Amino acid sequence: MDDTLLRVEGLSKRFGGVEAVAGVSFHVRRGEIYSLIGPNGAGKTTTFNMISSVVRPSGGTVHFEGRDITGTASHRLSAIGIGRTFQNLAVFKHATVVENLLVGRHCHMRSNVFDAAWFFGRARREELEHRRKVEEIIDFLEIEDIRDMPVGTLSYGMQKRVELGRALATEPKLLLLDEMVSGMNTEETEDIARFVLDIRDELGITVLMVEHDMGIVMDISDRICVLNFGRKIAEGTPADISANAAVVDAYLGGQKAAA
Ligand SMILES: Nc1ncnc2c1ncn2[C@@H]1O[C@H](COP(=O)(O)OP(=O)(O)OP(=O)(O)O)[C@@H](O)[C@H]1O
Repeated sequence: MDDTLLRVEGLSKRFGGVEAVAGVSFHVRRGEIYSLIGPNGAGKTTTFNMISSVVRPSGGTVHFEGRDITGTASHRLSAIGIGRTFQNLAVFKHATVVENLLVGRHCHMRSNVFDAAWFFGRARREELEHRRKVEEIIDFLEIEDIRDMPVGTLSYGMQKRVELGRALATEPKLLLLDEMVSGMNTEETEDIARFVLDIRDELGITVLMVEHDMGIVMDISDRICVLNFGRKIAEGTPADISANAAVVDAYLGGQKAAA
């Protein structure tokens, strides 16, 4: 059986004269933690945004579970099993943790106030089910003690954890994590690394992440894809990638340019 969950084929994006992504192909297998890395401006975020339909590709395709999902409206993605977090926090700061997680359940809600179901109790049963799911996530992410706090009053690391919870509340098959640990301290980063491993191992969710933090990438990825100037320059296990001369060159080249 084909164990490919996500297949990206020849994905390209031009912004005016800038070739941000130029014919990138890779696939993510079910149950993998797959990372996309590369120096600043390599095209990671643009690739991620094309997969999650935030940016329309200039060329190429994205297949999920064998179906062509290129250009699918981004609000439809959670319904087909793709959840994501954003580089800049995307939480409702005045709402509580529980309320933020319930928002993640929205794609699974069938009843609304105009439904006859309101009069026959289906909506009530549904709501109980959504709350049960949210409680599972609160338990899983160990955020019981902050459940009723407005998210804006929490530390940055905790707000990111709530955002992760909201993505999990959509019950994704594939979770896209965009620079989850940037701006986090060492302890918060280690917590996230542990959660990502548990998300894969206990919840069975496949993970694709864009990440700058080499520590977490090398520690938890099964495979890594390296982009430079919009092109894939290497792919392999953490051991392969750290021994790859082209990758070392790409990173050192970036550091020389910044110096
Ligand atoms: N909306 C846009 N308009 C014009 N150029 C853009 C746009 N978005 C990205 N680019 C350019 O495309 C290239 C790739 O950018 P992208 O943000 O995908 O890289 P990245 O690898 O995610 O970088 P970083 O690590 O700094 O986040 C860069 O040269 C960037 O300036």
